[in-house]
Amino acid sequence: MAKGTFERKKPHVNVGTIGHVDHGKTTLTTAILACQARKGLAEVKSYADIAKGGTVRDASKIVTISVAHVEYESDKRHYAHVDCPGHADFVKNMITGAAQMDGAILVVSAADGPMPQTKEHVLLARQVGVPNIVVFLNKVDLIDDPDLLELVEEEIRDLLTKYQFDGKNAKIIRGSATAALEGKPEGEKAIAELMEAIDSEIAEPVREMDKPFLMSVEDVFSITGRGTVATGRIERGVCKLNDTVEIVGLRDTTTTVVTGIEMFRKLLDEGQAGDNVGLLLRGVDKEGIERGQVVAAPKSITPHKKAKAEIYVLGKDEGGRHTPFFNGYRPQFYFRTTDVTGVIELPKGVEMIMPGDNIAVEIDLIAPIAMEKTQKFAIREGGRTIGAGRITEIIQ
Ligand SMILES: Nc1nc2c(ncn2[C@@H]2O[C@H](COP(=O)(O)OP(=O)(O)OP(=O)(O)O)[C@@H](O)[C@H]2O)c(=O)[nH]1
Ligand SMILES: [Mg+2]
Repeated sequence: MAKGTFERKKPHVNVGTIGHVDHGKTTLTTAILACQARKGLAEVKSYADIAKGGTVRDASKIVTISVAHVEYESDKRHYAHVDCPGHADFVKNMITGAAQMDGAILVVSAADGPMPQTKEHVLLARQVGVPNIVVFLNKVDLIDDPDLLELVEEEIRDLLTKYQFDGKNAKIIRGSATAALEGKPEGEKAIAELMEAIDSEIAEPVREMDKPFLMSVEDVFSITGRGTVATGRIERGVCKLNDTVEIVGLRDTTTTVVTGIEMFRKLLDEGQAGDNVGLLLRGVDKEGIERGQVVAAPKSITPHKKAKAEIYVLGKDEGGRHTPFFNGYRPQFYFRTTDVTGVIELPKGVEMIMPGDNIAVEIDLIAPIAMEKTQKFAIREGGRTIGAGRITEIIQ
């Protein structure tokens, strides 16, 4: 039995297995746990337990996703690892960000090479901003010909390069998840190599605290004799008293100074990511700021109307639409704290989007919103969520 005492001082990194159906994602996840457990760095879980997954709800609290969360350690780090039971769950997870990945382990069966979902997963990883991919070339026990392995590796490198990952230098570990699970030495060796590869190739995420300050405005009050207070949750960074900030979105960007920070009716010197605060803003009247705008570190975010996005449209059984929609569809887009109307433009040659589909589209909002690449949003119709999306590229 594993010790089960995790060394919390190790840096924490989120990873997950991606790849085509049946290429061995869940077996590899089980094998990693088994191998790390033998070193006292994880607790064993059965394949059945992992394959079953658990349910997670995404940020909009609407999309239900089946995903298994496991954790293990390498010598250097603590990892949380997600494995999606099915392709549909994976797609939803990537778009809604229910389980964010700082890096992915792409599992490719050596017997099949890259398959359609291998490509789709790599593309989605690119679109939603997964920074690094490490490859596990699985099922090498089925292949005797080393030339064939070389060939498959080349194919994988080309695929990664095509989607702007560093295909040429990507780490590709050859191994067999089943052999590792059974405790065979060559199997365990590959898992050890994989652990080294994710330690070295997947960068530690920048902590929310270390990012530039941003708070989305939920409410605005005016306090007689003092001025205007905007309240909201600090999404990232730190805000200190007398910091210069910008108010961004919906109208022209303005600059002001934070002259008071309040939390639970107490005055603070600074607010940090995760805090629900009220910010007293110098020279801003009650009409000068509104819900849906953000208060942010100067020049850290800009307002935009047009962008490319990857969207997932809820199926009928998920509470979504019962009918398809067409080019020019005008729903509301819920960004952070507000709905903004906009138009969805479908890719050329695509006639309609069915409930349950995922697709890359362009969105054009009627008002600019503080927006950045990889940002999540919900798509709504009369207050009801019918889809979720991620910005993949700002157009204007
Ligand atoms: N020969 C061999 N078979 C393997 C290996 N790894 C996994 N398999 C088998 O491949 C099949 C699929 O493995 P899974 O781990 O369920 O694959 P998956 O990628 O999680 O599949 P989905 O979750 O359905 O997409 C199972 O029958 C595994 O036993 C391996 O290294 N060698
Ligand atoms: Mg699986």
